[in-house]
Amino acid sequence: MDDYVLTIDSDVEEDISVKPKASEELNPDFTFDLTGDPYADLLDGDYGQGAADVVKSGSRPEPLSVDEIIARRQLSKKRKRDADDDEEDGDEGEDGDDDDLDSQLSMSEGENASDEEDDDEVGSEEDVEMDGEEDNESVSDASDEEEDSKAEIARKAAFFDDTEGASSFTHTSFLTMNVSRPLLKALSSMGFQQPTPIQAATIPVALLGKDVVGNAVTGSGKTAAFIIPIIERLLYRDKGKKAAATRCLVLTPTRELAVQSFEVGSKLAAHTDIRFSLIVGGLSIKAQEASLRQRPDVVIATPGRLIDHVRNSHSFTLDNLDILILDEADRMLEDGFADELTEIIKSCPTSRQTMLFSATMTDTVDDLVRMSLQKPVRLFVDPKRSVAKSLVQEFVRVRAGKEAERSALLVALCKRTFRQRTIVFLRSKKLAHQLRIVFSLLGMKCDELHGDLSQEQRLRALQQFKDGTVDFLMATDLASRGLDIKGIETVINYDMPSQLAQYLHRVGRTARAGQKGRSVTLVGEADRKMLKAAIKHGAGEDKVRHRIVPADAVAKWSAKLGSLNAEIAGVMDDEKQEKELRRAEMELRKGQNMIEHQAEIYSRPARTWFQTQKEKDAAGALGRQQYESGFPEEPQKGKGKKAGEEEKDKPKRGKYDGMSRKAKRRKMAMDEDAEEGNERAISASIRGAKKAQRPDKIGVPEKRQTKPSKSKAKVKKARVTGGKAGFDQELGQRAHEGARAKKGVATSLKKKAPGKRK
Ligand SMILES: Nc1ncnc2c1ncn2[C@@H]1O[C@H](COP(=O)(O)OP(=O)(O)OP(=O)(O)O)[C@@H](O)[C@H]1O
Repeated sequence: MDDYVLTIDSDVEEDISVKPKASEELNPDFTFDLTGDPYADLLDGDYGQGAADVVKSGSRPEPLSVDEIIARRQLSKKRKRDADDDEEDGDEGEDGDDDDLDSQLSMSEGENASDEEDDDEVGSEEDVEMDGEEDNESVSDASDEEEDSKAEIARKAAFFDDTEGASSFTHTSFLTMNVSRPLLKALSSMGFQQPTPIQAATIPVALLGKDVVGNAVTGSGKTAAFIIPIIERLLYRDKGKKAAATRCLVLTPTRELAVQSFEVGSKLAAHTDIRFSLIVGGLSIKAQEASLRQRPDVVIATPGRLIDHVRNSHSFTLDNLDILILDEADRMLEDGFADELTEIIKSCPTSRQTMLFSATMTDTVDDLVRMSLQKPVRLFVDPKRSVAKSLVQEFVRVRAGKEAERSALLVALCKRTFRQRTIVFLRSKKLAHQLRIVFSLLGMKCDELHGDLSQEQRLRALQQFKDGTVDFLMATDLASRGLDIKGIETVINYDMPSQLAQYLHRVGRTARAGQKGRSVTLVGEADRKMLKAAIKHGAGEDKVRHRIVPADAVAKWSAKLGSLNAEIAGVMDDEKQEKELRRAEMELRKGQNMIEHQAEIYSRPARTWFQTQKEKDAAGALGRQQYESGFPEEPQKGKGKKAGEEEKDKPKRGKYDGMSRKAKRRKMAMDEDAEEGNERAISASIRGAKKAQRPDKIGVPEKRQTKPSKSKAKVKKARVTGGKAGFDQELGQRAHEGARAKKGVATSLKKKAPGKRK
């Protein structure tokens, strides 16, 4: 084993509790507390909709509680025993028809036998050492560590604007960063005394209106890094009913992450009149439509639901967008989101400011071209693809032929050492659910978080874990990105992810903002390459451990789990029946509704869908597959399809579907005119009319100075009194026909007006 891998015995309990402690890596004065729990009001929060019914109901069976089912089963068993005292009670746990469960839980009696040599072998140095022959294999595939070729370096130099970054890294206070008083007040009440490095780097550049590609380790404050400049720029927008418009859009890959960003945004904007709206699947469409009609300044959304509103909420438009943010941008740029992203970008003005962030952000030009960035500034404040400096990574070896012991290993770890505030990542929803049942049967307080749950269940699980009602959360990669849950002590990877990025995001749920944290990964024989990559990207030699779980403990829990198989199958059977019952009830309710409200239902305008359910599922599956097993090499579009097939598969939509009557009439008239050869002139005049109605673009805040020079003071006065956005005022007129006024004036007045983005 490499020298730096310290072997520890699982019996040795280390102090892993998360205590605020001075840290050299990040601001030692960090306070984790966001003055209250961002999720505390998830289930009855406002989300900008101003309606109580934000949680969508009726579309899925009512939430089922595994604990209730287990309790019910235990009660009925007890009753049976009491009533029938003389009957044999040993009929549970020995059933032979649990093959499926055995394989799902990787357990079977035959493989549970304890191996006396386990302690020595698992702890021996050879175990974690990499075989030389594997060194040349494609770890780089997973770790993305390939050296740039000269050509790529040249392309990057041409693509990025590298002149801005360095100077902005020097800020050590929000006060020096041109941030207004209402924001400073919010920052101070949130306990943010100093900017983190990514905030120090991003805020000044973003305030110039420049496009940004940002990268910093997990838990380093990227959310505030993009929300602070959004708010600051919005403070300079035109006010009044006519000027109300949605000017900023933040896209995230998961609903939970959107909720979290919404909470952070609302807190940071607490002392301003800037309004946020949360637009995610699983919450009430009607409440969201009502919210969007108010033209919130900032929309935080997941792509699918946003497109639904762009198409079907007639008063909502992205025409006035000034800033587009992609959080977890590398994930959003993957194939699973490709079509949705393209559709959204098509609806945004070309001259918007675009900012992309992720802890595993790529600066590969090819990946970024789709976003039509304009000379983006590259702000990579940490070494590419690294873990937080305060993270201790542990690895537990799963020896060849002992794969069946994974579940027992997990239970042993959680029973003996990591007893609270532990999130366990699993590859599949089914396994997450089964292990949640196992933990509950063993009396461990546990919940689950994955895509098979209703939104209500997902939010509740998160809340329960956050407030410590449960000690363990069984999660899929749905929870691996972005979630900021205070005080997570341990992340356990039941299996090693196949992508380094995925690993970094999972383990990044702990050790956030300079706090201590630990990851424990079960490593099988097939995971050696990833293990090597994970160690290589670790925080240092002293931060990697090899944990040994004593063989007798594993054997004990293997036996116990084996004896629970029948019980687990019983719980799952009960759940299935419950689900079917509820589904039948729901169908009945739906039918009754149809009969009662038929006329009203049919009179509603039909919603149009961007993708059919089948296409959505296919894109989801593709995204998952890509996320789990790396990037396929085929081009994105029309994968595996013959020419013409792609067109054929597109959803069939009527030409005028989803339009209001007025818009429909206008379009029909236009079509008629177009036939007469007038199309160009007409569309130009419509564009002109629309443009005239648009509110002004938000400006770029000027640098505040203690004593402004006379000439600058004049400019400032003109800007304020003119009632126009600063940029437009200074430029005198719109920079370019067809595109909204160009951002970044403060630094690029001499620049030519930009051409349209693709
Ligand atoms: N300037 C600051 N001072 C103190 N705490 C901060 C500061 N900025 C952010 N934090 C805290 O740091 C934590 C992590 O922030 P955030 O969730 O934005 O990280 P992130 O970089 O987006 O992580 P990930 O890559 O996992 O999405 C949050 O709890 C936040 O409250």
